Amino acid sequence: MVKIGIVGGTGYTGVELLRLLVRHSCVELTVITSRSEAGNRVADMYPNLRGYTDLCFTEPDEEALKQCDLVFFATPNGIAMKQAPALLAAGVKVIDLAADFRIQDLQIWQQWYGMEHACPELVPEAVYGLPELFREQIRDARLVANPGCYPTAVTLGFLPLLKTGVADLDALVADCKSGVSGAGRGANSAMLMAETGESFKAYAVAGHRHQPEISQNLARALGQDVSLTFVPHLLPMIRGIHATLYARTQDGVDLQALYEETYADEPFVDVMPPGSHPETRSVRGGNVCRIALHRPGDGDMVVVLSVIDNLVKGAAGQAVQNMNLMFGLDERQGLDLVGLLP
Ligand SMILES: NC(=O)C1=CN([C@@H]2O[C@H](COP(=O)(O)OP(=O)(O)OC[C@H]3O[C@@H](n4cnc5c(N)ncnc54)[C@H](OP(=O)(O)O)[C@@H]3O)[C@@H](O)[C@H]2O)C=CC1
Ligand SMILES: CC(=O)N[C@@H](CCC(=O)OP(=O)(O)O)C(=O)O
Repeated sequence: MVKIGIVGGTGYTGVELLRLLVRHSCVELTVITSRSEAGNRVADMYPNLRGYTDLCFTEPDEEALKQCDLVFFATPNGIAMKQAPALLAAGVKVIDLAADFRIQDLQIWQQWYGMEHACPELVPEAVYGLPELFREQIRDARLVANPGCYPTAVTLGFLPLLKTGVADLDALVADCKSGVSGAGRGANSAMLMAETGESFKAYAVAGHRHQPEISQNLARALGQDVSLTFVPHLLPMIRGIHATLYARTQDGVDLQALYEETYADEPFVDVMPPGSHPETRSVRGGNVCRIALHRPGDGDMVVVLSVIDNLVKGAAGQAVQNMNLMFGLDERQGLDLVGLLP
């Protein structure tokens, strides 16, 4: 059994990790931390977990976490980088759901995250946890940087198209919408129902920290830089990301066949029949990225629709997928989840 610690067990991604891991037959939940709920039973705070765990939240304690085989950090940016060095030195593997190890260029990371990196020496070793791109490296990794939610939907949506070399790399557009759980559970008046309900808006149009992450992914996959316009929007729903991706292409390539072939062996990417319109509710609660391709008016603009659940394929589910790879387990274990309709 793989002994698991979760730092940040009360947040949205933390409790999503718990939902997945309590039914995973190869893991033993060992430590679940929360500073605000220390001493309280996990199942008292989250009654959906009654009957699945008797654990209590504890204060984050390095010695207790060192008894684990793997620690997930489901914490704000800047926490994992302070604790990962000691855990790794003690032989504990680490998956960070935050962004501490996602960006390889430290200058870019520091510019977007507004802090000094606490362990820059570990950044080159960290493997970006998108199995569809880095599966073999993840298998051997001690430290995995779990991708951001928007970067997961956008990277998977663009990848096959760009790899063929038929798309214009200077004019990519990612028009993305997220549910409010993407902002986390912390109190934030902008996320109140009365602020978000019956309304819809773009945000961070001038620049969002996921832009350099997506650009890094695409550049690493293609071996050259791309020019990407990324605009996030906030939708009045709880879970889900819908990415509408635009690229200008040349004619002559069967893109549907290309996407189907690229993802044929991927357990968590579903390429829908031509002309489909994937809905976020079809992936709600599931660890899948559902993709559909369009070429409006048979013109040269390709529109790719890509949807995920931000808390599952966009966070906790992908983290469990990475854990399975790191411990030689079946990648699909604990992730046999069907989206919740309606
Ligand atoms: N929400 C989403 O859709 C996604 C989130 N992520 C990333 O995952 C991480 C977690 O996100 P989310 O679950 O939404 O966040 P939440 O704000 O919902 O939860 C944060 C958790 O971290 C704990 N925490 C906060 N500060 C500290 C600290 N200094 N030391 C230890 N624990 C701390 C909190 O508990 P307590 O304060 O009680 O200790 C809480 O359990 C973030 O980095 C986020 O950016 C990534 C992809 C998608
Ligand atoms: C709706 C909303 O606010 N979404 C968050 C991004 C989601 C997220 O969790 O960011 P990371 O993946 O980098 O951790 C935002 O735009 O800041």
